Amino acid sequence: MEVGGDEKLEILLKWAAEVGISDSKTPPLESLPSSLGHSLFVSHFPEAGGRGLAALRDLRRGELILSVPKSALMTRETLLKDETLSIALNPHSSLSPIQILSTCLLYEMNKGKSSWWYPYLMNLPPSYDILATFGEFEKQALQIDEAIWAAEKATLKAELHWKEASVLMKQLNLKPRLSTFRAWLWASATISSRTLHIPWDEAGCLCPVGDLFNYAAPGEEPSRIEDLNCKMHASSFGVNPSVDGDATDMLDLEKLDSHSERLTDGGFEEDVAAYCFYARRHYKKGEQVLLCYGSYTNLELLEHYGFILKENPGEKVFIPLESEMCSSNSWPKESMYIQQSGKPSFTLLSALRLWATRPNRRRSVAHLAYSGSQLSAENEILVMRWISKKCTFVLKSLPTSFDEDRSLLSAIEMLQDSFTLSELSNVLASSTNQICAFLEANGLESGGSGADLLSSRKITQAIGRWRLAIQWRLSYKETLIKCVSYCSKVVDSLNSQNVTMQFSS
Ligand SMILES: C[S@@+](CC[C@H](N)C(=O)[O-])C[C@H]1O[C@@H](n2cnc3c(N)ncnc32)[C@H](O)[C@@H]1O
Repeated sequence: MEVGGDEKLEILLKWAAEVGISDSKTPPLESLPSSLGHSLFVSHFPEAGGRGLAALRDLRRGELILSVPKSALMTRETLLKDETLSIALNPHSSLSPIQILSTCLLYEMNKGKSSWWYPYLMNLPPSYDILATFGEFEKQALQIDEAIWAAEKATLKAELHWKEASVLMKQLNLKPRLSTFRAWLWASATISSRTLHIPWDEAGCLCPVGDLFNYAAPGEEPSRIEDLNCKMHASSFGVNPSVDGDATDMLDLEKLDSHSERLTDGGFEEDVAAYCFYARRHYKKGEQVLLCYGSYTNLELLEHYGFILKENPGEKVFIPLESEMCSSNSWPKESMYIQQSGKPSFTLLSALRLWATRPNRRRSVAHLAYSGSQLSAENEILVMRWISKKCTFVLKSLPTSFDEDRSLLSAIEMLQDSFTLSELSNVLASSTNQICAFLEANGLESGGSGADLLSSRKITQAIGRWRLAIQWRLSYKETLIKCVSYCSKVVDSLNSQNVTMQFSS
């Protein structure tokens, strides 16, 4: 008989206690069914990551809230204690550490109930929404070339890795359903979205219970130093460190060197041989306890974790730049972007200010541009107008507008929330072309059976991914719209200062 979700979780928590996973240095005080006893309990946060960990009591910043002994971590080293696996792997030295860990994970799944990690494995999500899992329709729904390309690359890479590992998987005699590309995508998504950094293996480790923490972007804590620390350690999920080239951050990182305070929210500690998690801020009883996995743009979050944040301090929107804009300065191209607030990054402004200066004058004003100063009102207006024009051009070149996307998103949300056939029929009756295109792409005409539509897990997943693609492009477009408005405010303000100066002189 199939074990229910709550029951599975109870089995996991019981097993966790047995193998020494603990949220306390003292014996458990309470015994809620989904409680770990002292600091945390498993709960559901529909708006912030789904299943996650909540504070069982008020937690103080810096407090140890969870420790997972090395012996409970799933690493290549622990998995390769299986002799059959270890021998089979010998002739496959060309496989990467992540390919090996993915194969080991599938091999462990293949053991079913006889796996030592079975209570953990049975609680892993059955599917993921990372970019590599997007079908053609969802990829195209991203609309922006950079994102479509990232999705295509992610799928191609996963496919290549799967093909390369398939000889080994065959040798291991995996069940047919665990040797498929779908199973490979599942394993690589598990690793991409749930592994923690460990110093001795670049593939990272899977950390039972510790991988139930959902994500908070850096910058949500009281201390700026914490943000940077979070970025530097990319401590947690995500052996995918995001390199940020912004000048302000570079300066801050230098300042950080003088701070000795240990501020990470998670890391492997050699002296206690355990992965330890600390509260990164104060939490009230019942609040979700979050972990910073590093700083990511929404596209990177989608690629590695399968979600995006409405408010993401790490968001970067790139617009096409002319080659001279990049060659007239020494900033890395990745640092020239628009922030989610609509403000151009420090380096984008600096680069464009130099570019908008006559070539023979650039040398003499370079020091001002590099320090982030405006060069002149005319120069600033030129820069703002150029950025605004570019953003408007990008927005107009996309197949749908921001408003259209917003309505479509509402329709999709209704589609997802349609529990009865008549509700669903209403949504389908008012379908936009895009909903029809979605139904067609998934082999379902709008006249088909609504019940079938919603009961199919495949379609539910496709709707979820399509919604993510639309949320991503909406967020992208919103940033460009905010940027146009930011630029026009700066231009208006400079023009009015100019007028005032003319009157007063
Ligand atoms: C390490 S797991 C966290 C636990 C996970 N929610 C679970 O049920 O197992 C990371 C995954 O949680 C989800 N997640 C984490 N933080 C999130 C957030 N702030 N918003 C939406 N989804 C989030 C994403 O699906 C991500 O890939």
